[in-house]
Amino acid sequence: MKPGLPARRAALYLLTGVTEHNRLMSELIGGGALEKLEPADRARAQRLAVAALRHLDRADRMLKPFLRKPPPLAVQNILRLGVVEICGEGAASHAVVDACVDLAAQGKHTASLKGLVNAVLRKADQPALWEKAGQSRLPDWLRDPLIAAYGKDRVARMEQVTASAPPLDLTARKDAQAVAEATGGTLLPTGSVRLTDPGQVSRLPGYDTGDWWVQDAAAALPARILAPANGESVIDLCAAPGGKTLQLAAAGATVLAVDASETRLARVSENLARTGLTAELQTGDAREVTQTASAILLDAPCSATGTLRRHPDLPYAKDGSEFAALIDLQTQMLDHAISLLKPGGRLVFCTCSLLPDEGEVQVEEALIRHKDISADSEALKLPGIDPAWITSEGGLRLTPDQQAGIGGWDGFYMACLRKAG
Ligand SMILES: C[S@@+](CC[C@H](N)C(=O)[O-])C[C@H]1O[C@@H](n2cnc3c(N)ncnc32)[C@H](O)[C@@H]1O
Repeated sequence: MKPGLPARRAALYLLTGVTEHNRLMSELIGGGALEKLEPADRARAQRLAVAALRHLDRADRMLKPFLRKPPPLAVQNILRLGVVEICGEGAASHAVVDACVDLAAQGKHTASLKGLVNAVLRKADQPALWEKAGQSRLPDWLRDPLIAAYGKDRVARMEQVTASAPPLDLTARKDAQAVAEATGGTLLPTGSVRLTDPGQVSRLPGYDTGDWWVQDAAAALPARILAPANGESVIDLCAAPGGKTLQLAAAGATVLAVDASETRLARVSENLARTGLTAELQTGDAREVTQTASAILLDAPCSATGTLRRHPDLPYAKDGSEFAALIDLQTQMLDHAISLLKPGGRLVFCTCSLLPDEGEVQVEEALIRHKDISADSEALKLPGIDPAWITSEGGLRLTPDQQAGIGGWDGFYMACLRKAG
């Protein structure tokens, strides 16, 4: 087989799985999509599929003038992969065209259109047209509510950050400055260490000794806001894969980490073992926990629309139809978490979502339902946090366009709720 073909075929399989069968890349990979590939091809297949998804809309706009009518999706996906590799990745055009024609020739539904693939991609090596096509826009089902919440210009800035590869952020177990020095990273004002060209994560200094773990700088803030005291008991209600559990344990808290998924909780266990930290793990529904505490973290399951840079498949695998059930689950979890709070205690509620229904609205409505709860916006004023990001109900709204000059961060919402003493 020609070199490069197995990786491109696997990339096409991933792209088809997302765009045609509405599956997430993590599900496809977890289901063995890349199992038969050599490690280098596996990495290349993922890289190509991710690049195609980051630039999907841009690729479609670039291809449109070359197509008299929209081709079948199977052919469109081959063209998308080809054009993104040529224009977005700067790969040698003739090699990409040959590979894409081979891909088309091998497919039952695409073989008869390999001539079209050849003809279109031969015309595609035009950087000026790629520039003119402009940055990718999110699909309307997601773009519309975001524009309603943030306005068109800000959504365009978010899309710009979302279309680029994210930096790698690390959270230090103890000494962030020492981790920055050892890894060649930059210490951000919020306390995370940022690396722009990290290479293989497990080869970075301090991986084996568990000196740090990978965690987006925005995702590291909820545990910093909860700020448990040494020895304080904390419940982490939706804990897996455990980034926040590790932070709480590293701060010296006695942590009960709960998650509904046994498989995902096993990852918390692995992460605790690597970092030499401890927590009590409990598989179960957060809404059935009975233990009370004065410090609770609720990182509720959500649309994950704040993590699009890392998961560019999400806007194409989903259509928003599952979100109403998630929003309902978040409300139930928030009410239950409040019921577990001891008088005077604090709860940090957060979601990695850009949708106000999963953030601002949840807290606004919780404050109406629970008269003994108030939002503590002072607790949000940490180093690196712009007070302008604090919202009217007293939460913190983080969006990918903030910190854009240094690579942006995930979209997140968080609030610190206090129970009257
Ligand atoms: C956003 S993730 C948590 C990320 C985690 N806090 C971290 O920092 O690594 C949400 C988690 O909620 C869990 N979950 C979903 N429904 C749940 C439920 N009813 N009770 C407890 N956990 C649940 C999922 O398995 C998932 O691991």
